[in-house]
Amino acid sequence: MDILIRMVDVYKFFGKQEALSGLSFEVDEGEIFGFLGPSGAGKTTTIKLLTKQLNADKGQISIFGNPIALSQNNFFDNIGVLSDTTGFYERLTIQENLELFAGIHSLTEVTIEKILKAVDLIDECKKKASNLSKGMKQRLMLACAILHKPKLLFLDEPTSGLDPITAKNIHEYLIELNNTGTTIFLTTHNMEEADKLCDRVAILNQGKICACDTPEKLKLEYSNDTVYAKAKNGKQKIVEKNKEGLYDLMNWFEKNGGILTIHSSEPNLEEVFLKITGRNLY
Ligand SMILES: Nc1ncnc2c1ncn2[C@@H]1O[C@H](COP(=O)(O)OP(=O)(O)OP(=O)(O)O)[C@@H](O)[C@H]1O
Repeated sequence: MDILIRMVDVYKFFGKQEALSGLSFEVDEGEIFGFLGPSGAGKTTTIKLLTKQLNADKGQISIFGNPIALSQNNFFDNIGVLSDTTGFYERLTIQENLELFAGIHSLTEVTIEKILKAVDLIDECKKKASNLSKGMKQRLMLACAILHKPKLLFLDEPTSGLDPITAKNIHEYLIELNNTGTTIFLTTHNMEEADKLCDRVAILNQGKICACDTPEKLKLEYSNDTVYAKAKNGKQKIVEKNKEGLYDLMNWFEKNGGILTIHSSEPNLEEVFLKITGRNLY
């Protein structure tokens, strides 16, 4: 498997402010890679460096196996970007916007129709972009970013502010896109989204990666593993999920009339995030 993104000891300064402080990570071809971090951690700055909107002050960045500075003219044919600065033409309709983007990438109308269905904008396609709701605009930006089936897709908060059904539709489409070969780099504040979509996640804090692994492994490593028990006499007890805790629990049940209910806490990424960064996500 090829490495599509490699960052080694990357620094980015805005004046005296150090936005990235020795950032290093890799993303393999075929992955959905989640980039998580509190506000101001450096997520958008990282996407900007990886999409040539900014240059690093120090360190190495490679995309598709080559230093980003040496990337060819077709660089933008192979990537798609969704960010809060991604543009479309407000005066054009949805259909016209997509035709314009398709023209740039020499795509056919069939592709446009497929994308419109995928982002659930087919019925609105004659509406002017300026008259769309926030959720529709977000879906139009996504459509523009994925229209040319990029090898590598950057999504900065793809479902932020969207209703759960729209978010779910977008998740399903992203999984389909990933299954057909698109590697996805995504930032999100939504831990459920990260857990559901990502093969691996990196947790960024103050411009540095603090942890990087599969959601499963991170949850196992950092979550509190506790067991909640209720005895037949109504008493309740919480113990650590380890040999001593479970032994203690068995004795406790014997003294309290036996087991009524027993369940273990579900580890989640939010807990992992708090433990690693000591900060809230927002
Ligand atoms: N153009 C800029 N000029 C000055 N400072 C900047 C600029 N862009 C980003 N920064 C600073 O760099 C740091 C990282 O910003 P960045 O936008 O990458 O964070 P983020 O993790 O994407 O945050 P959020 O989740 O709020 O979008 C912040 O302290 C921010 O104020």
